[in-house]
Amino acid sequence: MRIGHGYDVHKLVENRDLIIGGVKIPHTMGLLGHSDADVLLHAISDALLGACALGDIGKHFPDTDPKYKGADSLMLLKEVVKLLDQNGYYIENIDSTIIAQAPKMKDYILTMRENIAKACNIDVDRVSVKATTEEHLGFTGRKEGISAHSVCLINEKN
Ligand SMILES: Nc1ccn([C@@H]2O[C@H](COP(=O)(O)O)[C@@H](O)[C@H]2O)c(=O)n1
Ligand SMILES: C[C@@]1(CO)OP(=O)(O)OP(=O)(O)OC[C@H]1O
Repeated sequence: MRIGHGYDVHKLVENRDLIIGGVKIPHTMGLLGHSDADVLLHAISDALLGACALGDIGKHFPDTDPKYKGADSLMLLKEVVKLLDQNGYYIENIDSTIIAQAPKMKDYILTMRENIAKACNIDVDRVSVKATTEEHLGFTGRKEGISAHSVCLINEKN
């Protein structure tokens, strides 16, 4: 059994969609990035890659590659899951936390978990997504950006 950790941050800007956990969330601002900037899926992808010491998403999907401009991060996560499978691992569970002063995530959490579970080929009860504000402190508290943490456990097949 191996453990992995991932962390990501994206800046909140105007005229961008806010996509978190594969869900388009109605909001006045969205996250800036080369891809769709899905901060939660990036943290989860990094946790999974970290668990098998395969580097990070920047290594596998460089932000200098036009191929990934506007990329759907659910597709990137599916690629990461394929890599895990090719390296002889399966996912036991994923836990994660979104840090956002606004908007409220609670109405979207179940759909995020379902999207992640589907991309990872695991049951939804093996995927946890939580959210917290940062009590108006720091860059997340000032609504300048949104961050996410994720941990996962993976296991060897056989
Ligand atoms: N963006 C967020 C932040 C929080 N929540 C939910 O509200 C609860 C209370 O948040 P605090 O930061 O005040 O502890 C939290 O436990 C979440 O259930 C949310 O949905 N979206
Ligand atoms: C996901 C990638 C893929 O283009 O782009 P961004 O959306 O900028 O995301 P980031 O978390 O900064 O890093 C990984 C990138 O390579």
